[in-house]
Amino acid sequence: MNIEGKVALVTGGASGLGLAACRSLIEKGAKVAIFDFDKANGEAVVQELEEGKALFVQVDVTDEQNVAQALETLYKHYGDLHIVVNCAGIGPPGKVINREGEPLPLDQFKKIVDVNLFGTFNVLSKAAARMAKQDTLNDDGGRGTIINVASVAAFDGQIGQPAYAASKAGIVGMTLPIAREFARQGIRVNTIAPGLFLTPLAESLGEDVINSLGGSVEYPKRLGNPKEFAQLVVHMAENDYLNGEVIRLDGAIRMAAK
Ligand SMILES: C[C@H](O)CC(=O)SCCNC(=O)CCNC(=O)[C@H](O)C(C)(C)COP(=O)(O)OP(=O)(O)OC[C@H]1O[C@@H](n2cnc3c(N)ncnc32)[C@H](O)[C@@H]1OP(=O)(O)O
Ligand SMILES: NC(=O)c1ccc[n+]([C@@H]2O[C@H](COP(=O)([O-])OP(=O)(O)OC[C@H]3O[C@@H](n4cnc5c(N)ncnc54)[C@H](O)[C@@H]3O)[C@@H](O)[C@H]2O)c1
Repeated sequence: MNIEGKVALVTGGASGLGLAACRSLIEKGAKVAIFDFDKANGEAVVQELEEGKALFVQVDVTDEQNVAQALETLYKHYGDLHIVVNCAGIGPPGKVINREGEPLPLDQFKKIVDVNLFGTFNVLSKAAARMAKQDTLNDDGGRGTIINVASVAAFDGQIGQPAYAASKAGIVGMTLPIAREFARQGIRVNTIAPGLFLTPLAESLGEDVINSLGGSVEYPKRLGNPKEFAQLVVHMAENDYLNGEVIRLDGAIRMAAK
């Protein structure tokens, strides 16, 4: 897909990886709609991006009505939607049994799965239902593309990541069946599984975790730059033959147990 002139929806676009994706998509000629919970950051970011190229809508990705209304706002503002990037996510750690011997409260587990997995499904299902009715864009019958964000924790989650790893493994697991279903509609579905990138979410893990993980990246021996994540978002949007795939973007890190 030629990104020039297309419309992209980026959840979690007010910060970190989502914001980097917005910047790169705009550089390639797209207009973006940022769906994010964080109003202050979202509004500030839109001021900073190219005028007329970015729209902020305050959205909780876990809320069905909220997402449906936000999509209506997007369609009124821009018309058809072609690229969806599901970046909204949270990651507070918590072991199954803590130091005091108490089990992780179920609500804490549910909250992470709710935002990361159910939120991704909520946005992609509603956006794709509309995309499926749009005109085709090329000879393959392509209409659009969906890019989800999992994590290397989907494959090698550390101690303290049961909920986060489960939520991201859910995203990995639903990628192929949804890509297969959307073949008829000409909507490609792919997932990026990032290693550790320097963003506010990563910073919240604390210095010890960051240093230990940074040291276990094979090459290049450093944390990822959000721009490198955005490069893959752009490639996934542009390459019409890439479909149903999960790509690790991680400097060959394989995370240890702790
Ligand atoms: C963000 C992107 O998507 C990419 C990523 O995924 S980046 C990876 C991010 N990784 C993380 O976030 C790691 C998450 N985990 C943690 O931060 C920590 O495990 C935690 C904060 C949840 C818990 O920390 P803490 O309470 O200090 O427990 P922890 O350090 O595991 O254990 C302390 C000691 O208790 C003991 N212990 C822990 N759990 C135990 C258990 N269930 N039974 C017996 N002993 C236990 C251990 O022996 C350990 O001793 P050690 O230091 O000698 O090994
Ligand atoms: N940074 C990393 O190292 C890393 C690694 C692997 C995967 N990821 C994943 O990448 C995605 C982006 O992470 P990041 O590091 O940019 O984090 P970040 O905290 O910088 O940005 C996440 C954004 O999502 C928004 N958000 C959170 N809950 C929301 C909700 N319910 N509704 C709408 N918006 C919501 C936040 O307001 C924030 O702006 C997440 O899904 C994360 O799990 C990050």
